[in-house]
Amino acid sequence: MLLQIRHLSKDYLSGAARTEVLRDVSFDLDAGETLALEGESGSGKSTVLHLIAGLDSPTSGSILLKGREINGLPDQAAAGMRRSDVGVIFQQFNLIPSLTVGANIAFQARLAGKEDTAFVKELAERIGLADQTEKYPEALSGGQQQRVAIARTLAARPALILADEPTGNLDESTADAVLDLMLESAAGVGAAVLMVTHSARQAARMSRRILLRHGVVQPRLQVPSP
Ligand SMILES: Nc1ncnc2c1ncn2[C@@H]1O[C@H](COP(=O)(O)OP(=O)(O)OP(=O)(O)O)[C@@H](O)[C@H]1O
Repeated sequence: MLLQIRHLSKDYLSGAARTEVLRDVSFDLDAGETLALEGESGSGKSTVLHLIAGLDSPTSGSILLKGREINGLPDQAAAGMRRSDVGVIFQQFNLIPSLTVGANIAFQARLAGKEDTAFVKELAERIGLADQTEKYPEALSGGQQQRVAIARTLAARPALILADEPTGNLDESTADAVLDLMLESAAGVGAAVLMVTHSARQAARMSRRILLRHGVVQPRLQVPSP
């Protein structure tokens, strides 16, 4: 099992007030699987991703990556595991404006010590930007920038991609094309995808779906057959 989330809870304290954002969230994700995390605004979707990505720590519960607990590991050890196994794609593309498209694609792989020039070139081709690698991100459209962000994540060959509304800034047809690319490319490198989305249409493209309501995983309602 690639990822095991067990009894994850998260509270935020502000003065004397305590807000329970996640309560006893548990789910698994297998290698190469794709899972949509759905729910209304404020239901805790991004918080789940942030905890897995190590951007925040849970109040209780455990996060096992490849069978190893990463919550509670010394920061450096957990960061090392995440760097080699986890890639993140956000709604904001977060490209580095002073680096060319090619250097942006190579950036994360270099940080993870997995730089591979031939693979970067192959990814640039796969995202349809092979002839634009010397340009800077500002010269690209939003859809193209998100393609670069996807290629940058894939270049480090992560086992797990965490995607938070990755197509939220794009119009519907561009969003569909970018999602296709993300899923095809993830399958190409055998990466699993955990994607937060508001879009039921996009969620339907994933192999499994989980619904969060007020920080609690909901049992799926079965639609009766006609
Ligand atoms: N740092 C924080 N301090 C206090 N409360 C927070 C913090 N971060 C998130 N929250 C609260 O936690 C709840 C869940 O937020 P989260 O961003 O996970 O929801 P979401 O389902 O991803 O929403 P959206 O779809 O709008 O992005 C919200 O009520 C939010 O106000």
